[in-house]
Amino acid sequence: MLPNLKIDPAQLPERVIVCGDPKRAGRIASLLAEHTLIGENREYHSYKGKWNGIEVAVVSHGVGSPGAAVCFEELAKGGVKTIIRIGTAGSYQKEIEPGSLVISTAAVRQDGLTSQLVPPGFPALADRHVVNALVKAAEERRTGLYVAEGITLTMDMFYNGVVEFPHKLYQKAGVLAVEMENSALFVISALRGMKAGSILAIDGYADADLLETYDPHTETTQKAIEAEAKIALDAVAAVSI
Ligand SMILES: O=P(O)(O)O[C@H]1O[C@H](CO)[C@@H](O)[C@H]1O
Ligand SMILES: O=c1cc[nH]c(=O)[nH]1
Repeated sequence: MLPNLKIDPAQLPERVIVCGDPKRAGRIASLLAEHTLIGENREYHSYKGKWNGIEVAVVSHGVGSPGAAVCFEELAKGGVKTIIRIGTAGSYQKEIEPGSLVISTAAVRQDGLTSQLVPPGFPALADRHVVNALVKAAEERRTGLYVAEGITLTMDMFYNGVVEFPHKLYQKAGVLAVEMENSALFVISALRGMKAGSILAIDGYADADLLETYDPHTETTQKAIEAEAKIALDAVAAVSI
């Protein structure tokens, strides 16, 4: 039994979708044929079922890299080979408006967790086969949503403190969007031999004061989340493992 996920590894498919919110995991699982709950502990709610005839699990990882890392490590220990995170993110670029989708090719490691796992220069990269599968699935679904592909940033802080975060520098450097778990996913997947990728629904602007502006419950964001879930399911089922 995986101790934090409380999943019997024999029940765990090799292909997994992960997302932060346990309720969102339940909603995505309800899209699968023959879906069943395979584990429920803390923020980790896990389901399995079939998408296009292929066995897939959907597992929630909670908010932030440390808790999500526990999830990713246990999925690797349970024999998972391919893992795609679907999430929400704040945009850094004007043309990437709320309701857009971002496919992450790599993550800036502005989290605290990965520096306790690997040296500073170690990259946090998505697997190119998973990125290609996500791009292809997004094209084929013709959602009409704006889809961007590139570098995202992972950080631990959600609401501002008194330290000024260098948002402007990262914007200038062309980073597309900000979220809180991709770097942990990409580094742990590299260490444990999993192929990982991530697609994000934009819910606002990351350099704004989130205490004033943050609202992930708009119809625009919910539509993007629904689209990214189907794109990620197509991709995770299609990629060769
Ligand atoms: O939509 P999810 O997967 O939860 O991701 C984003 O939303 C959470 C913050 O509200 C953080 O976990 C961030 O990474
Ligand atoms: O981490 C996150 C998630 C959504 N929106 C943001 O601005 N940041």
